[in-house]
Amino acid sequence: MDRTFQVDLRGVVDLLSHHLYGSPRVYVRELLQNAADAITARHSREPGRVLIEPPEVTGDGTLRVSDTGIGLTEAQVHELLATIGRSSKRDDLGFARHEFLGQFGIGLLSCFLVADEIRVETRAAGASAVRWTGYADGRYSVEPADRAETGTTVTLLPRRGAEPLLAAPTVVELARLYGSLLPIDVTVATPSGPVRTAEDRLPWASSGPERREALFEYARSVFGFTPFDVIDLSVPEAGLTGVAFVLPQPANPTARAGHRVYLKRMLLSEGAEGLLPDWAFFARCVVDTSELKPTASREALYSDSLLEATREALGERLRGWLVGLAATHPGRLAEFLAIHHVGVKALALHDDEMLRLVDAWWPMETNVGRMTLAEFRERYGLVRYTVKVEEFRQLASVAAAQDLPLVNGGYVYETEIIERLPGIERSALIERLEPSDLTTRFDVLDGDVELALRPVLTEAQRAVDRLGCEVVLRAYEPIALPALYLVNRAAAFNEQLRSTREQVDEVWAGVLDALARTTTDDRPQLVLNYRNPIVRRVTALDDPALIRLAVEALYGQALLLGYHPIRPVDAALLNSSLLGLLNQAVPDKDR
Ligand SMILES: Nc1ncnc2c1ncn2[C@@H]1O[C@H](COP(=O)(O)OP(=O)(O)OP(=O)(O)O)[C@@H](O)[C@H]1O
Repeated sequence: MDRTFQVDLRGVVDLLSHHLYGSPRVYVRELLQNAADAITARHSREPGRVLIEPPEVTGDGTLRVSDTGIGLTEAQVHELLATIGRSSKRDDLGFARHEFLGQFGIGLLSCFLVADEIRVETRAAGASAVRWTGYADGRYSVEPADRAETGTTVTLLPRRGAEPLLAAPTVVELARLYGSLLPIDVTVATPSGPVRTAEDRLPWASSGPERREALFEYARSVFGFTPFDVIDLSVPEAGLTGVAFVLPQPANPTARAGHRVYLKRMLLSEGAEGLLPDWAFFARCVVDTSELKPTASREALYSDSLLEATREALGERLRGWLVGLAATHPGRLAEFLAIHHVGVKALALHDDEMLRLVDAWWPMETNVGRMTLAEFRERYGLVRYTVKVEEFRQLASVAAAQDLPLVNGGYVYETEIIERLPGIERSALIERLEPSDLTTRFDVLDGDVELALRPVLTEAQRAVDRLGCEVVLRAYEPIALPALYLVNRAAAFNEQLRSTREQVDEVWAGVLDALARTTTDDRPQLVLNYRNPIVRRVTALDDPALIRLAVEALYGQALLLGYHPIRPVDAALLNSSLLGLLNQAVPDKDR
């Protein structure tokens, strides 16, 4: 035997309020939407009107929404209002009809979020007026009504506690929020007079010299910022028009910025996601679309292939804007990059066009002044770079003194960008700087001099031996620099292995030892500068204790100057060498 489902309306209302709709405030949207659809369905030459009268105006505690729409016959009332999920806005195959906002057949139920009782008084042209009264517990009744004009009036009897949601100020706010772009006349009657809440024109539909400033003003009112620029958007397949506002301040690329989306001119969401590709974090959009679909809660865009195609088209548009800026307003592009470079660089990791843009327009830090990578290549050919900011700080001036132009690749994504360059520009030569390569540029001392200094060097080596470092004597610029501490990559790796080895258990230590056996035994170098007067004086010393003290101090100073990490053993040495030198420098009067 076939039976029909029984629906417990209270359960359904609970489901809607707690799980579908984000807030009971949506009731205003659903009422406006039904009124707008009814006006559309009437196809009247007269402009449609919606009048909202809150309890302050009706005087009997109810809220009334009247429209000059198509109205309903008694048969339709039974069919449409009393069946959950039934809608007049779908075609025979169940597809949403193009011209209407509604489609699910549940909108009116949202009124039960704020009301115990809903009355619909309606009259279709040529039919008699009826009154449908629905209660939150699932009962309803239908009776003849007294109404002359075609159209519908929905009356809500507030649920206890929901009164503030129906009060005039809230209703004005909500009618503005959801319906400000509706192409119909929406008026809220308030004790201080009627308030028109619909603008009747899309803010971006205007033209003329004031358009840009007007859109900036609009951005201030909806997003609270004065945009860097405004970009017109249009995706005909999605029936979408609108604008993207470029943020005037850096945005966190991982924080999803929501967009303001109108669906057939009714607000869908103030924070819609998925409209732009993730990389386009620097823009926030306001759009109106007729073809993209809402989720049932009508608070987000439904994710389908049309949304995906729209996202791609909008991404293309923003990319085009950026590339166009580079071609026509390079100064503006520079300003844009100064704000959003981190995001653009992130984008350049996967996108060749963005990579070209960064290459040509983003000034990088180098030891010959700030310049773009393209400029650097043009001047010096090879892009030699460091991967860490500290490494750059350490070596920039020494490298400059050896006529080695050097790019700081230490800032976020910059090394990856440099390393991707040869992928788009075959002729681009890049080379990561190996600190120890610098020593090959330093002058080696004469054999005789070197031989004569051998005892001093042996003493010096003894001073820093336990620190795992090798002393080398070379002559180099700048003269003012007495010593340089250079760690090449293999040495840095060994050092890391060693410190990890000390902190792990035996099993892991064994693994690390095995790994250590496969690496070269490169050690960091302390390169003393024979051109430096102090180093000259140190090498002329006879007293082994004093030589050691001086070399220890030079070691400490080179560490500090090079932004190297200071281990406890280094700190102890810095301390003892400083005190030792003080002891030598300050005469002891008692002796
Ligand atoms: N003001 C109105 N004038 C004329 N008909 C209306 C009005 N309000 C509701 N209806 C009728 O009642 C039906 C059900 O309305 P309801 O708001 O529940 O769903 P819907 O608008 O069809 O879809 P959605 O759930 O997407 O809002 C509508 O399809 C429409 O035919």
